[in-house]
Amino acid sequence: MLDDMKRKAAWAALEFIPRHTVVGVGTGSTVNHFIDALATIKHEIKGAVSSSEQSTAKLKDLGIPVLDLNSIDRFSVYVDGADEINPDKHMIKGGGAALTREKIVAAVAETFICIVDESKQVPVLGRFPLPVEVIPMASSYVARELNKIGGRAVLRAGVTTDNGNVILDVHDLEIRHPIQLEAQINNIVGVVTNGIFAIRAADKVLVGTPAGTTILK
Ligand SMILES: O=C(CO)[C@H](O)[C@H](O)COP(=O)(O)O
Repeated sequence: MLDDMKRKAAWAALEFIPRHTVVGVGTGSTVNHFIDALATIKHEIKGAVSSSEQSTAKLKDLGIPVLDLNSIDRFSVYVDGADEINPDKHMIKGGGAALTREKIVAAVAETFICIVDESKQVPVLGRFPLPVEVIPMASSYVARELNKIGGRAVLRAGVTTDNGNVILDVHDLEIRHPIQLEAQINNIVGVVTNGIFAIRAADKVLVGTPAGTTILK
């Protein structure tokens, strides 16, 4: 059921992909459906920029050229999932540990289209533990600093990001001011990125439901 809702949101995104341009591609099970959809128009796009090794492998398997982000000044649309999204289109991302590259690719895009199943919608962010990518030698220090702001940071066991770093998942946060908290956590020395996407929120949100796909107002 959940997977079916993810698929609906992902395929609905095709309608918003301009032809003859580069497409930004996120990471995760919802995005995997989007990559399947994108493959059906692969001859009508210039290629993709990818946010993870995982998505790069799938894009290449399906014959979609993957371009170097450094070769592109700007592109139109970035499509990605989320772990949580609030009514202001602020998100928590990073459940798949790809948050840093996701934030980088999103920054170069004119439009961020978020594709989610309806279970990801929340009134207040924070039920999903907030992922924070950290330089390995700083993980204990950063965990202590995150605990000071009211969270409970737990090292994600056995995970190394595509950038060679570790992930701290911060439990028990009630994120009432996402923009401020995103900036505050990014200011801790040793943090590479945190999974709050609020300074740059989604522009359009496609929500897969049992009945079809709706667009968040
Ligand atoms: O941020 C992400 C990966 O880092 C994903 O977008 C997020 O975890 C949602 O994943 P899924 O589509 O599998 O539910």
